[in-house]
Amino acid sequence: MDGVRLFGHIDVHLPAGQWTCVLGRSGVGKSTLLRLIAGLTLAGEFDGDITASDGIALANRISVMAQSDLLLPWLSVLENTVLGARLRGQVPDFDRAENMLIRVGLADHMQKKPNALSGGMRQRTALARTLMEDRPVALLDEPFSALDASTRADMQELAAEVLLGKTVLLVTHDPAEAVRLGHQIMVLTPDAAQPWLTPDMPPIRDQYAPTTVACQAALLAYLREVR
Ligand SMILES: Nc1ncnc2c1ncn2[C@@H]1O[C@H](COP(=O)(O)OP(=O)(O)OP(=O)(O)O)[C@@H](O)[C@H]1O
Repeated sequence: MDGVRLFGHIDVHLPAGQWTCVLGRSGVGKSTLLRLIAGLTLAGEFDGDITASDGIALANRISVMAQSDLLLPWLSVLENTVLGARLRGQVPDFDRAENMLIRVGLADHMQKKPNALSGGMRQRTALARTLMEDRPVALLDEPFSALDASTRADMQELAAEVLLGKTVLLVTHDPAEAVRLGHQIMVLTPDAAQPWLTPDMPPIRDQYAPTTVACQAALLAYLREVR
């Protein structure tokens, strides 16, 4: 990237139908990794392969929620939520979109334009738009970062429910979120994508269970250590 090597040889496997949570210090390349998998344009060069275990191309099988919400300012919340279908020339499913907006707590804001929303409301609109896409692979870049703690917990549960059985890559800065949601956790460093052992119980994990708390604490300590 700009003549600087971002990371060396890394090997990342996303198990089908499971959530993989990726953490790592700011600027290490988490969003870049997500963009690579999504097939989005990069500022730099990439030398490697991105393949699916079924051998079928990933294009058109991925939904992406970027760090910036990418809401179109001239469309309402509802219209933004059905944007994917519109762009594909399909008839939007407004009933499902309205139901999704109710689920993300925006029942009273569907006709508003994005500039009339708070940051957290914009992020929930983008989440609703992503969850509308019924794709086998979902790539989520800090999708809950602007939310208060209780809304965040609700949205994590909604995403886990709607994306059940999908292959999910979640980029997050929050060890508690990773331990709550991840079947697999990876810590990205310039040299490796380091697997981090998750508690035995499956996600969504009880945040207050002693094994979950211990895993979060150890992960946070490790994140503070690695460079
Ligand atoms: N468009 C760009 N042009 C040049 N360099 C870029 C560009 N986008 C990202 N970079 C650089 O690539 C590196 C990795 O960026 P990336 O956004 O992938 O990191 P990140 O781990 O997701 O960070 P954060 O946790 O802060 O979101 C950074 O050093 C950044 O400066």
